[in-house]
Amino acid sequence: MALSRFEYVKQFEQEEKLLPNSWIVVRIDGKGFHRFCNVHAFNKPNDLDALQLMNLAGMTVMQEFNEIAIGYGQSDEYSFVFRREASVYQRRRDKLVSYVASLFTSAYMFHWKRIFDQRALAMRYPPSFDARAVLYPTDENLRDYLSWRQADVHVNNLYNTTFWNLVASGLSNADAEKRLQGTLASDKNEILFSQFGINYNNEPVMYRKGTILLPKSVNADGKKQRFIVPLFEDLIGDAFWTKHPEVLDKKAKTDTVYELDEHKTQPVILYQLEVQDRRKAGMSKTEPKAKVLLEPDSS
Ligand SMILES: Nc1nc2c(ncn2[C@@H]2O[C@H](COP(=O)(O)OP(=O)(O)OP(=O)(O)O)[C@@H](O)[C@H]2O)c(=O)[nH]1
Ligand SMILES: [Mg+2]
Ligand SMILES: [Mg+2]
Repeated sequence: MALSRFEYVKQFEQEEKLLPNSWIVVRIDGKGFHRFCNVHAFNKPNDLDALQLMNLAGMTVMQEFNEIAIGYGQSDEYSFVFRREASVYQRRRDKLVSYVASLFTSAYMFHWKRIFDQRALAMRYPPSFDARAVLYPTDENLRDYLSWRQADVHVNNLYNTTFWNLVASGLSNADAEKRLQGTLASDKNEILFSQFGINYNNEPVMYRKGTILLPKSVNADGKKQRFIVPLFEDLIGDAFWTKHPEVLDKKAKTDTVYELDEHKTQPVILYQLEVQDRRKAGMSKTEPKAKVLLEPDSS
């Protein structure tokens, strides 16, 4: 049968291209994660393993696209910032957004077991993530976007930390909520300090600031290699942008070489897991670490 009779339907497909020369932020967010976290009994308000799993999934996305300048994750969301000049899929919106969401989701499933094995925590139902692409025309817009997300985690985490401490001290959820109604940040800091002896600034930095992912040079196995490195820093102030100029300007020089064991547990966790897996499988330590390297080494 002639194909041409049906081929006209192809014209119904609309292809939206993302505006050239603007930053593309693809943000994924867990669907109904309030419920998902409850069903899986994640620790409240922060579950270290669950957040690590988000970070691993984020790293997997970063490894797949070399045009991502920076990744930023907190709670059940991750933002991936594609460079202004990124030509990924000729900037086709549907293709990019759906691929990032599906890769993130499958990576979340893929890494689940290795993270939650020691807790014997089985996945009870499949998680899903939505995704959107937002364009930011100026560097300032982009910085403000990332600042907005980091301010968001600060506000939520301060509230949640105070709320769950009140509940742990015997208040009902409703009473804790009432107690916090209309309070300012300073009031919450004060409650934490005077009632629970907690200095909020000493709470784990990943909970307070979220996780930044950047491609960096790392000393590993006696040579410099490219890794996706998790950083826990303030990105609202100028210091971050001076310290990591390559985020906004691809050509900017950065000679900082990170050490593999600089941050014992967080970073490059995937690398360590890969090494463990290879040992278990009786493979040599020099097997290519393709999962972790931006440019898989050829050894
Ligand atoms: N216990 C626990 N819950 C978490 C953690 N991180 C995120 N969450 C939950 O995930 C929710 C994320 O918020 P939202 O994305 O606004 O809400 P959602 O339920 O995912 O709903 P939609 O995104 O609209 O589908 C939080 O409100 C928490 O309930 C965690 O580390 N521990
Ligand atoms: Mg969500
Ligand atoms: Mg969310």
